[in-house]
Amino acid sequence: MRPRRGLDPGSVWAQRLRQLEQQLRAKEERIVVLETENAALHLKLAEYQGLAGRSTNEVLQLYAARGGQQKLQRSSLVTQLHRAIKRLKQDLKSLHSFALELSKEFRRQSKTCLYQVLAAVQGVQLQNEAMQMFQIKAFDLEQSLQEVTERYEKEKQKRRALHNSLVELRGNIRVHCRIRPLLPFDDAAGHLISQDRQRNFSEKVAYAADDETVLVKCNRPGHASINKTFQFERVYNDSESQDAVFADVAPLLTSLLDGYNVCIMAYGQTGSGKTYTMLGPQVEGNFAFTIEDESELGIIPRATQEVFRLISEKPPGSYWVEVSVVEVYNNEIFDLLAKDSYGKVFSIKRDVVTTREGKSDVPLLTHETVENASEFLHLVKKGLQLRVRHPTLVHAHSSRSHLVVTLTITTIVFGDNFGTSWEDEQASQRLNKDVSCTFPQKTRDSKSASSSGTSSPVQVEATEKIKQVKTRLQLVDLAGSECVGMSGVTGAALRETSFINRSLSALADVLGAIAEQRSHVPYRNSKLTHLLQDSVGGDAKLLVMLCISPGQKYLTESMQSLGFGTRARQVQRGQAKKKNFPMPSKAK
Ligand SMILES: Nc1ncnc2c1ncn2[C@@H]1O[C@H](COP(=O)(O)OP(=O)(O)OP(=O)(O)O)[C@@H](O)[C@H]1O
Repeated sequence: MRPRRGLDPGSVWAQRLRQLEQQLRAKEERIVVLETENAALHLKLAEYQGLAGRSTNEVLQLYAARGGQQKLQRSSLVTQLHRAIKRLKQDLKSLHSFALELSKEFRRQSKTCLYQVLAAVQGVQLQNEAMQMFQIKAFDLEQSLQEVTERYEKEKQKRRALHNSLVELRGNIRVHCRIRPLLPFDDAAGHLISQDRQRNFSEKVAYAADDETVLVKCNRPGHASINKTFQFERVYNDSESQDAVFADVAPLLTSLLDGYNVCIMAYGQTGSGKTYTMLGPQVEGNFAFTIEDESELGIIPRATQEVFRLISEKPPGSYWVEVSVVEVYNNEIFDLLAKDSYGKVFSIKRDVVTTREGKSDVPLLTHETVENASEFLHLVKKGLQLRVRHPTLVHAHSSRSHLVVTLTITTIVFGDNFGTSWEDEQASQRLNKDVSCTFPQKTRDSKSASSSGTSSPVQVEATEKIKQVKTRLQLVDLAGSECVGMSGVTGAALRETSFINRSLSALADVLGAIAEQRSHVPYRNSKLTHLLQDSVGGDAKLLVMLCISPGQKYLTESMQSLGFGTRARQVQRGQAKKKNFPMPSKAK
């Protein structure tokens, strides 16, 4: 350091020295303080070190104490574990022995099962062998059954043919029986029937046991149930179609063209299916007769079609067909094809008379000539619109009259070998009187046989012997017999019912008299029997189509109808008489 100008250098240096001395003293004091602090810190350090030493010992002691405790705990755990293990071992042991037992049992049972399975397998094998043997036997049996069935069918056909021949020879009335299905209205009961009887009403009690046997379960309240059987030429079950019914009727139509009179008559209680069988189903009380629904057509439309088919196979012009439609209502005969002066069809009363030859005849009855089945159906439909029908509790469209549709077939026969029946004679006389050598052209509204003509003119030599032979197909839909209580009719309908029942019992009386070969047959007791006299008692082939309602409700009426059919079968009228025809085909 250099002294500044004007100042004494010695004092500067002295000052400087003092300053330094002061600084030195301060430093020394500071050192002393620091040394003191240092000593104090040392002391504290020593103190803390002592403390740390003690703490370490304590920690060590604590560690040592904890280790002991843990040891203790571990040893008690070990003991517990030991115990548990011991128990487990015991359990294991018992499980093991149980498992051993089980496996032993299992093996024992498996063995038993195995034996059983083996036995079953052997059994099955034996059964299979037996089954195979049975199958072979069954096959053999089936074959023999088929052979027997075929033989049976052949024998049955032979028997039927023989039976038919016998029926022909004895002039028996053939009886076919049709059991209709149960229908919804069978559930409804007449109002006079007690409630507890209504329950079983719809139960079916009449069955076709086979195609010749009717089985009726007669379980009347308070009586033991009895099964009764009735045999007929043919029995139709409730599923048999109109086709099946007609198939058995068709051969009679061949007979018709071969020269036999034929009558097919439906008999049964109200609602049993007579009109359905004879005409077909009614739609709201009208007959459809539509050819589109041919499967439902009844015997009358089918028979007409068949007659015209058979005629179409004959020489043209040699046959012509007339139709008459009458109803017997309240014991009066009504002509349903009569026309008023305007040509409108209306019902007119006619009478039935017995001719000198003992035949029945309805004078002035309208006979319309028809050329085909459609014309015939058109006329019948018109006539049916006039037929009396009323609803009853049993049947909504019940016919209250007997309907008789007659087809008269006139055949022109040339030759010497003529028969001498009354109809033939009359026809012949008419022909010889009216036309000596030419048959007149058919007129549309020709009435009665006297004004009928051939469908085409036939020229014949005046010298040649000509004869008309008439055969008649009568198709009868009888009114239904009925129990007044069940049909619930009153007033005029009750009167109708009593006429219906009386005429049907007159029919039964007539059959009874013929069956017993009584000298007097009471044909004239009713207009119905008088009208049908020639068919029922004469030489016609007569088929009664018995119609049966299958329900319990109609049991009494069904039994009555079956009784009627059985009695009818017993009637022997002598062989049906055939009109003289030049070239007969085989009669059925
Ligand atoms: N075989 C059948 N299959 C189906 N329905 C049938 C059969 N027979 C009858 N019916 C039905 O039963 C009802 C009564 O039949 P239908 O009119 O022919 O009785 P009915 O004996 O002529 O009675 P009624 O004497 O009172 O005139 C009709 O509705 C008819 O369609």
